[in-house]
Amino acid sequence: MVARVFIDGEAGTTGLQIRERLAMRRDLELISIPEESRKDPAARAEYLNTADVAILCLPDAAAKESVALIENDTTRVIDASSAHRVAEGWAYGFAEMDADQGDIIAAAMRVANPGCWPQGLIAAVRPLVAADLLPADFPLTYHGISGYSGGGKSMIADYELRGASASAFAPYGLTFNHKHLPEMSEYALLDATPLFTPSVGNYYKGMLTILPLNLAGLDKVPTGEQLHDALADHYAGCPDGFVDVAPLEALDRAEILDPQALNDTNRLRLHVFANDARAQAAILAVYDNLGKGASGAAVQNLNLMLGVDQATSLAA
Ligand SMILES: NC(=O)C1=CN([C@@H]2O[C@H](COP(=O)(O)OP(=O)(O)OC[C@H]3O[C@@H](n4cnc5c(N)ncnc54)[C@H](OP(=O)(O)O)[C@@H]3O)[C@@H](O)[C@H]2O)C=CC1
Ligand SMILES: CC(=O)N[C@@H](CCC(=O)OP(=O)(O)O)C(=O)O
Repeated sequence: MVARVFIDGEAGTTGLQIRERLAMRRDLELISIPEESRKDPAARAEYLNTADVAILCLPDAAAKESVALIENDTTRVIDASSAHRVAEGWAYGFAEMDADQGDIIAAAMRVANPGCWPQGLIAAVRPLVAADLLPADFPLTYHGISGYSGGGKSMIADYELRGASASAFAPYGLTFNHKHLPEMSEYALLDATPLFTPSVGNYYKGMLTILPLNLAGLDKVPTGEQLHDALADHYAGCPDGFVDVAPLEALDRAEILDPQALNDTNRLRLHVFANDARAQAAILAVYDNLGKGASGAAVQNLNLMLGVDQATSLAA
């Protein structure tokens, strides 16, 4: 059966990328709404109710509206927005988070695609909390840089207008109320809210996140090797290899860690650095905010839901 896929918001940054990733697929029929009706709820309702899978690439309010417009019990949904990531009845679309998460996504009618920033944190922290190497109330700080496409069409237009005069490094979220915090705590298995300081760089896409770990106060201080091996073991069990862990290395200057290194892929790579004598470590993640951070993950989830081998998809 050829599955009918509707991308609601296909003219946006994430929607366009998903379209490109699916363009060569012969196992899918992409149904596309005419440009003049793409914001008309009645027209969207028709497409949403005709689709086997609807992928929502919209602001949160419009994504909620799309879900409300679905009147049948057959259209399955992947929502790229943050509207449903901690909502009841939605599967969280980070397949590598647990051994059975891929099966949960495969069986779900409603899948919330994970946020770009949360993935770097959840990928690093969840397996460590699950393995009792970090306590759930650990006071985490989390930092990182993202390309400006993370802010969608309006931020892209703003950076492209300012060109080289835009700040190379612009911290934001400094009221510590970023919309991703509930999702981070919930799926990283944390009782405490991380202190999160994101930033935007003057380049299009690609992320590098940093999770510094000051381990000295813990009853049982894990070594760098223990942290590394717990993560490596966890991700070795993931079937498609989209998340991997670099070898434990001693690097004084991690200039090889380019935020853009995994652009145009659906991959996320973790790097563990540690100084055991100081009981200090840091876990870094590199990935494409529009790849594993959004469109790549959406295609991965679509493949899981349709039972399609990931290797046949361009997203791999
Ligand atoms: N960019 C990224 O790196 C990531 C984005 N996301 C999430 O994906 C979603 C889309 O983000 P992104 O692609 O960056 O955003 P964009 O602003 O680039 O695109 C959003 C699209 O939605 C359209 N739109 C807005 N309101 C409506 C409506 N009522 N009905 C139909 N279409 C509408 C916009 O129209 P118009 O073209 O007229 O503006 C635009 O084309 C967001 O929820 C975001 O949080 C998730 C992870 C990463
Ligand atoms: C650089 C930048 O502005 N990034 C956005 C996150 C990207 C995004 O909207 O993704 P989610 O769907 O995961 O929210 C932000 O921090 O709000």
